[in-house]
Amino acid sequence: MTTNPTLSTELGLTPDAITQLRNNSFTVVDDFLPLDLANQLLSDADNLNSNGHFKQHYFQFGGSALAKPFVYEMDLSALDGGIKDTMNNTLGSWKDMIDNIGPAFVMKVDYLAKQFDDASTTTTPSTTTNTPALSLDINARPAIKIQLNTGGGSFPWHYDNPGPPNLRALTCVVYLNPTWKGGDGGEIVLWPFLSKSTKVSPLHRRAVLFYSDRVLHRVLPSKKRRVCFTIWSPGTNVNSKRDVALSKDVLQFTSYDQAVQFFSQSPLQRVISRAVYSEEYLESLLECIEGTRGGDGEDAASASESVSSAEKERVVLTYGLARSQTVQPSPTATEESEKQLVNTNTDTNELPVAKGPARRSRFSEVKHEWQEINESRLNTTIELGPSDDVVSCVSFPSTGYDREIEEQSDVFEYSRLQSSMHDRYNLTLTMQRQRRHISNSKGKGLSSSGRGGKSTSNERPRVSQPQQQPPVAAIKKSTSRIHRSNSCGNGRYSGDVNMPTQSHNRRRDFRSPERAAESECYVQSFRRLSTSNRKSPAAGVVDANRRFLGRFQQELPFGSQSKVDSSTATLSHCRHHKKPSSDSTDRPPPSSRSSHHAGKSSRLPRRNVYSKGINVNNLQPPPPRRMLQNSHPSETSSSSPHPPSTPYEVSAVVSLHRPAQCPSTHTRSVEDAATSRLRELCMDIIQSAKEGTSPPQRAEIKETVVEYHRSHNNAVSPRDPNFTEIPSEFSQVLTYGLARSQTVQQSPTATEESEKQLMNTDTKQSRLRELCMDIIQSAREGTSPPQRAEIKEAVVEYHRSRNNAASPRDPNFTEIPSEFSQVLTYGLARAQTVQPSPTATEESEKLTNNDTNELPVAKGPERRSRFSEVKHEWQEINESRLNTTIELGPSDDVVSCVSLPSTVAQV
Ligand SMILES: O=C(O)CCC(=O)C(=O)O
Ligand SMILES: [Fe+2]
Repeated sequence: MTTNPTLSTELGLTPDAITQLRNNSFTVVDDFLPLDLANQLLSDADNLNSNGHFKQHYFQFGGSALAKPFVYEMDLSALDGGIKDTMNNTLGSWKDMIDNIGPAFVMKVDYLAKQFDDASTTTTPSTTTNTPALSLDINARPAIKIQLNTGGGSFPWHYDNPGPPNLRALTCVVYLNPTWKGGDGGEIVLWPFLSKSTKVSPLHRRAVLFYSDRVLHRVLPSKKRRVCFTIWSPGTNVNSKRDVALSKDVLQFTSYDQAVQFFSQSPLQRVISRAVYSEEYLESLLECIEGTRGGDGEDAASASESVSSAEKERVVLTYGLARSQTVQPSPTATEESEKQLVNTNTDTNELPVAKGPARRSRFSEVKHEWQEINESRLNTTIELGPSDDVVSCVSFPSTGYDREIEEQSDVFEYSRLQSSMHDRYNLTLTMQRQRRHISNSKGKGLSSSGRGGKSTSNERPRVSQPQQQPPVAAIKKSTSRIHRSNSCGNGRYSGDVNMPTQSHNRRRDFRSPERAAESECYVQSFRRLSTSNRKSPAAGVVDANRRFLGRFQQELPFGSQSKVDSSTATLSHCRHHKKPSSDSTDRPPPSSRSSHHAGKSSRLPRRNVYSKGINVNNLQPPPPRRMLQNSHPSETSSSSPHPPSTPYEVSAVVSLHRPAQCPSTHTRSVEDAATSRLRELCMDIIQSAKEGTSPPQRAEIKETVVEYHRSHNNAVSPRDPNFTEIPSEFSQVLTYGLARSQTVQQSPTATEESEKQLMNTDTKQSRLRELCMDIIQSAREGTSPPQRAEIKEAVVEYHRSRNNAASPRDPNFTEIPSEFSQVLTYGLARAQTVQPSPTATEESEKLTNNDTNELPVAKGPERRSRFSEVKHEWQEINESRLNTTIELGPSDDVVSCVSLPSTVAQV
């Protein structure tokens, strides 16, 4: 039996709060802090701010860190013992927070959570909780940050724990705003997945607690100064494989409700949330980076922090690129391919492949050329963004966004997780949302009205929709529904929780004439993206999706698509975001076809069916999740100010099918050694991903590919007319492997300290220093980073200038000074993932050429040849570094869309 920890300060945590936390994934606790302590903390925070201890808040987006205008923070966990001691006077009551209250909070939550567990094991199943146990690490210190929003700042939608290696399990935000009143903004909005969002005002002494890895949330722009602090408690079991790998084994739903039930409780929702809530993410992101001018906070007069249109366009573009990202086959999804790989791997040793030094030297010879080939490939694939699904919680899954589909099928938004081995099979999870107004006339689409449901005044005939409505414009126009979906009532929080936002100044702004030009710029960005999406590897998937979307539209009986040689298990459910009601006129009647479909589904041939399910179209939606049920007795009242429904529906489709071209038997039994080697490597990649071990190194992968090309007509360059592509069954796995072995680097903000150090270095290091400054600068400004070759070259030069020891095997070899190495590694990663756009390259080229360095750098062929000489050795140095960081896995704070940005664990 655990004993109740004695606290120096009595926190307003009750067993009820923990029960709510466990049942709903979040809870709101008023009077969390005693009044005198809260007031003291606030005045001490003001003092720390006056003494310049708050820093600009950055968040990770794509390859760079973006400032959150008007938001500043002080990371108390970053204070080590020494600094903390010297700051004792300045810290005031925050010292008690760090040393006592924070750790005691963790103990108390842990204690209450265990009590809850004990109680639920002895109660009836109906009272058991849905959300998994909170297993906090009571031996680790929680991370604590004070946040100051000077007015105008907001946070975009995010999860506090976006994926490995983040350890946050529980977030507790405590507000210190004694004068907050309705209309001041700055509410935190929690959005339990696929459920209704809940808006909570930042009232003085109030705490909001939620699971860090499964509660999507944002902060609305604050019109006033707003102060809060957050305690992030680490867990012992966060980001377990079960919580980050969305595999087909997981996707075994037999109904839409089951899928919703699953995702609402699982951190795996992170894998798909950015797609499901795509427009809300983008809207909140733009709102955040722009800051809300016109807020009457202390920074309101300064326009200097607002971002340029170019910056915004870059965000939109990066965001859009992420939408076109291809999700690489997951280890589990490749089981089938793996079997095939095994089956055909009959002659690995026929042509022995050079190993070790022999192979290495051969590799060196062709490496430069390979690099070119590969980099041109990478431009195609990495720009679109490699990803894996073991950690795809941090990246953005394929959405195959396609205007044509949007127009033809009225699918307003959908996303897809696709695991495919090109010609093997596709496993597709589609979360769809539709305009509710779309299909009142043709009976198309998934909307209820199309199936005989009553038309509502929201509905518009599809034909009357303007052609080619730009997606972004559409986003702008539809944003208010984010807030219209708030549902829970007023109850205990005296109207400050879940107040509906009917209109919003900024949203009106979006439609104002002065914003028109700006909007047009986003629209253009999206158009470009839309075009590139069609050219992207996702395009094939789009076709597949179109096929089964088409099937829905035509309401073909389930399974009848066998004529396209596919077996599909489908779950679909039209869902209204409204309260269940006995009046079913707005809802289609339960379809008898549903059970018919179920029958058909279960009779599907077993061979190709990995995910069985039933078509449950038109089944009655489940009641919405009830938030804070006990606390909001009034929320169901008919006088609720919330609109009766939101104008869209959500449906989920899980499908596994074999494309028509899939070969049913393996015809190849003998293959050449180079192909076998590719096969082996693919197996290694799959295996390492499965086991979570180090993937084969990039060099190894590249080398094997080069070998393959050499052995096929000796055509290594794609310019060679005899050049043949890598067989498709390997190329995805290889790209996946390359991506996995890619490093995740330190963010520029993390290098502030290093930046200072960089200023005081000797002349031998001056080139490195300059380069580091460039890297930091480019990341800050979102411009093209220095090129990889440039960075590598500078490093090699450094080693050569130090004892002429460029190889780590040389006894005189000295490590790069640590103040550079992190920044350089970051730069390498950034240069790799964020490929310079053609124009950006030209620009950088000019800059490089104008560069009058202290140490003149060889240019063009001369530099290339020098580079080639030392490249191999550098590669080894670099790759040993990469190995260290890769294991941590990529992650980001908000929208790591394209690249694999910072993983600095916050706890
Ligand atoms: O300011 C708030 O209410 C929450 C801030 C937040 O979401 C975060 O720091 O991650
Ligand atoms: Fe957060």
